[in-house]
Amino acid sequence: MTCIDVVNLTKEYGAARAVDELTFSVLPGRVTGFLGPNGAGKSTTMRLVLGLDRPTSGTATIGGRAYAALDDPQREVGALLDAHAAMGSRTGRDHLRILAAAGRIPRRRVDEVLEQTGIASAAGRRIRTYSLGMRQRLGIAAALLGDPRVLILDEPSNGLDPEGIIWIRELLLGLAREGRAVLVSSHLMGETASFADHLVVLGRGRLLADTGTADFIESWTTRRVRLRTTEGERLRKALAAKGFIAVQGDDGRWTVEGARVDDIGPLAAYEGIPILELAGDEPSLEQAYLALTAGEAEYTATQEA
Ligand SMILES: Nc1ncnc2c1ncn2[C@@H]1O[C@H](COP(=O)(O)OP(=O)(O)OP(=O)(O)O)[C@@H](O)[C@H]1O
Repeated sequence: MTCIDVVNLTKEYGAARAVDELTFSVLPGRVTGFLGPNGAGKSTTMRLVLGLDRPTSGTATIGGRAYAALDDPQREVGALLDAHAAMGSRTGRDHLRILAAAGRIPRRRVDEVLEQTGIASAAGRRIRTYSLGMRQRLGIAAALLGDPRVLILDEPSNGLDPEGIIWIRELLLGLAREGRAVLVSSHLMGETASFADHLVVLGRGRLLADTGTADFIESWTTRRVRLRTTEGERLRKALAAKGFIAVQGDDGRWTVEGARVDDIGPLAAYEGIPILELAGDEPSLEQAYLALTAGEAEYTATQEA
């Protein structure tokens, strides 16, 4: 089983530390979401793993070896870094054929990945006529060409339409089910929550979190229940006796922080208090992410004086 292992990885550009003593692993069989504000160091880390840049210190390895030491890199790791990297004057099929030839990959793989990424019908067109979404698909096709055990994808949903976004989600989940290690950076939290079982979160080059997605959301958000009742004061007292604070809003609804509907429904039934409406707010990855990264963004809007 092949993992990506990043150990004490540091990259300095002049006096600036883009990546700062970073340690984490990307395990096979799951999709790891790679998150962090602009400039947090995600792309730099991916470039270091792929041997496109040298670390100032520390190591980044794939299956225990540096990228440069891999026997057959295209078959061991596939990457999408920049969807505009392909030459526009070539056709999609020629672009993939050249990559296949360079990696000693059988030609039939070209047609397989064109089908898999849904661009077979555009394979004979020059890349410069492709939409951003089609370029993304071509970049993903290139990453899949060598049928690699490890995939590193920098913002693969970028430019995809809603259908494309559903497609990439299914693709990523399928790749993980096949036992591959998949690292995916994204700024789309709703999307990331739908495919990532695990998260690595960076802020200013440092590791802020390395945890399961569900645990991450649980740790960085508070649950909340909203309800309507005809006997607010009685319910407030009954909840207070259980340690919950219920606050009534202007619209007459009550909000109970830190509670689940399961805490409140049975209690109200036991007390014989009529409940007209009872709904739990499901905390989102976006809420958790914003709570963790507040103050970590390289560029945040500042209030004008
Ligand atoms: N070649 C370079 N020379 C100098 N500084 C660089 C270079 N590449 C990246 N940086 C700096 O390193 C830091 C991390 O950048 P990086 O692109 O890795 O962040 P990121 O998390 O991928 O951001 P984004 O979400 O915007 O893509 C930034 O401050 C960036 O300006």
